[in-house]
Amino acid sequence: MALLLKNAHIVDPVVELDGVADVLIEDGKIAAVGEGLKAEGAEVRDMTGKYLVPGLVDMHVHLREPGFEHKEDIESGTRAAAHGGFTGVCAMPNTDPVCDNGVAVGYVRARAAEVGKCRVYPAGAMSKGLKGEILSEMGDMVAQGAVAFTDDGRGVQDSGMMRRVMDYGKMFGKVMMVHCQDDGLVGAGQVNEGVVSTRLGLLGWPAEGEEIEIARDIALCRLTGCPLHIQHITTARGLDLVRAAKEEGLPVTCEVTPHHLFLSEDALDGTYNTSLKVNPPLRTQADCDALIEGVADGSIDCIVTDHAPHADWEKAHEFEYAPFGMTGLETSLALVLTNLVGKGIIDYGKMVDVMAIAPREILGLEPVKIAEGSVADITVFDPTIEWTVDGEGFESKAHNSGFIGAALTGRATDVYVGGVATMVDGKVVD
Ligand SMILES: NC(=O)N[C@@H](CC(=O)O)C(=O)O
Ligand SMILES: [Zn+2]
Ligand SMILES: [Zn+2]
Repeated sequence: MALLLKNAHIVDPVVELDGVADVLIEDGKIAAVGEGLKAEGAEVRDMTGKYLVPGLVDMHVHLREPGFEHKEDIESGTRAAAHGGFTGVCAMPNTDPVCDNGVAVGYVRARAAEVGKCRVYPAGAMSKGLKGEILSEMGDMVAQGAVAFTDDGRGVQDSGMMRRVMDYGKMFGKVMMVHCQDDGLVGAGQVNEGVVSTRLGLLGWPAEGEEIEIARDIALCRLTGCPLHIQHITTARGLDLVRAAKEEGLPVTCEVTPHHLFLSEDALDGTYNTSLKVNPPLRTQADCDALIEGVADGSIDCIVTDHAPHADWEKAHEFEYAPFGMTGLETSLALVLTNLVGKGIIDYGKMVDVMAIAPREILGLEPVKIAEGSVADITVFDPTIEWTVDGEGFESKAHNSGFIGAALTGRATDVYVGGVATMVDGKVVD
């Protein structure tokens, strides 16, 4: 049946839309966009007061299936994505078994088709078992639908290996997404190395442990010509390296998480809150400020969550023994609306760019536009809803958000994937 969404404020910079109009959806596609649309027999929904944008895509998510279903699975993770306003996520390969071959990619896609509440774009590992030693079966994975490659969770330590990854990966036209971490410098580092690590008596994870690999991988991008995407960037100097690479014309992009934008190491001081233990670690307020500027000036291409769910009992350990990672799918849009759009740092168009347009571009996905003929992947949000983050309200199995208790303004209310509702009035469709 046709679906008519009336009176939403549409924002889509690609087609220069920024105003109230109606959207007609038929057979999974947008059939018309305009004022005062009518359609005989269509289901009509009034979206007055809400914003309607191209479906949001989170290109850095850990769905944990197969192997760690006690933390999250494809069903709960994609429900969390829909609840947060996303129509698609890129799933990281650090599962058990590791997603480093075609069968594993096929499993994630099949499972997502069966139980998923959003599109799932699998990323394959760059090396077998994420060990950084032997190339993974990239061609096989591409044939099964892998959209990108990454050893996320680890940095590739050997530069020669990283060069081979890029030389080989380039042939498949996919982006290499890198988690930058030099193990020799980082070791068992727990939090950013500096005043806070000293005060808390925790081993430091120095900024240089990230920046050295960013610099190296940019150099290897220059050498090989392979597209490079820097994952979860956290430092001002790391961002300057990306800026310089872009100015040089290298195919380099980068992403940032809401927690690295809106939480600094200071949040750890005196709390030892293990939900704030993330890899790479929360950095200084000066780094946060530089990253926010990077989003505003376009040096940072996209905002991702690095949704890294863990069970309560795993995070309940002493700080050193708790795993790295925090969840993000159900707070990301609200955090961006509250802390960036709400404060006038970016406008809605830029928000759409960093959360919907750029992720699809970087992953080489079909673009989505609020225009006739486009696939109807659509996010609707109400920018006025005031709410407080409460772990009990999550669709995710996990509660390890660093933003529990935060007062936010704005929230996704309705989500459509290929014209099919996955969330209606704030409730995920069963
Ligand atoms: N970010 C994290 O702190 N943890 C991620 C791994 C990663 O993204 O590096 C995880 O898989 O839990
Ligand atoms: Zn990572
Ligand atoms: Zn990750």
